[in-house]
Amino acid sequence: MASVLPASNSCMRADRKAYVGLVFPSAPQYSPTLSPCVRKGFVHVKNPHLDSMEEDILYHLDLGTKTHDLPAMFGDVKFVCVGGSPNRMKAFALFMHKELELEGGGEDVKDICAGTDRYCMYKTGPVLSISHGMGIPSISIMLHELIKLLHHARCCDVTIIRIGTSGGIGIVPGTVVITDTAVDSFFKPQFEQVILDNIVTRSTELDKDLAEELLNCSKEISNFPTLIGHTMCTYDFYEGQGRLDGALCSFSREKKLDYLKRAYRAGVRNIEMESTVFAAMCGLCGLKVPAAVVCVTLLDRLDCDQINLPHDVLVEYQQRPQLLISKFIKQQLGLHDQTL
Ligand SMILES: O=P(O)(O)O[C@H]1O[C@H](CO)[C@@H](O)[C@H]1O
Ligand SMILES: O=c1cc[nH]c(=O)[nH]1
Repeated sequence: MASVLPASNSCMRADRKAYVGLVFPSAPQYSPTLSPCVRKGFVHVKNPHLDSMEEDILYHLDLGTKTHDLPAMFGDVKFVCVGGSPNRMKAFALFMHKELELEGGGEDVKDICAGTDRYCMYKTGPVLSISHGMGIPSISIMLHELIKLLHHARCCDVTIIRIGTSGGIGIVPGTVVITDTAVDSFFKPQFEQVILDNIVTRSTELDKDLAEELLNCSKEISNFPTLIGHTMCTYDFYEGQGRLDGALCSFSREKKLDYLKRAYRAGVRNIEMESTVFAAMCGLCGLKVPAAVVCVTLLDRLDCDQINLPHDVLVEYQQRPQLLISKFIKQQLGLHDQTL
């Protein structure tokens, strides 16, 4: 297994108030006297081969251990927020820049992965904002490289949150769903990864305490419908989510509604396309940190399949998870909230 903890990195969790006063160190603070329990917050990787590699090129992020000083660039990261769309993740970074009252203007918020057009990445103080594209393969590649990045950078006590959009089941559009468990298309709390020619089944439980904390946070925002429920993750937006409006469809409206109602009875409140692998990798792949999935619903799938919201409503809905997470981050950092 790759070595986990450099003896000399310090964790900020016990010292989150250090961010009050808006001092964002660009590199980790080193202290050789950490207790073992503090050390457990470092980001681990579970790959024995990494130790023997002279260099690790994070190809899709356009970063590498020889070409970049990863601890200096990312060592102070405490929150990683991921979402499908590059524009949304840039908007979130600009929003956090403003909310954290960081120095400089929006033009200082630059895409760290500009050398590749696969993903975008922005860093605002202790918050990293990264796009992951659509679907399990796309987010999975990004997460492999992100987890290695956090490991190489010796980050500790990192919270990772997916902020996305989804289709709701039996709930009012615009509702924010905080996932307790991600489930597959059979409503099972598992993610099946094909490794060589084996299927490896991984758990998709998410951090219940973090979910509760986020729900409590949402209660402080007025007119902000939020609930905790299961999220179903599919391999496709159309047939895979029981839509009648794709290029292909081989089932009836009755079959569709029967499936979605069974999902509802199994506790599913929304459907998206990344949560199972996100939960499995964050839980398993050494990210010994809380992870959450927070997605706004754009429609009620019991009513319709097409997303026909006016542009301004769509934009406002997409901002809801961002608003909640910004509030949560500011609370964690001990900063006063002036947005609401
Ligand atoms: O809003 P994002 O994060 O893109 O996620 C959701 O939106 C996409 C489909 O439109 C899928 O990737 C789904 O998971
Ligand atoms: O219905 C929806 C809406 C957004 N994202 C999805 O995956 N499904």
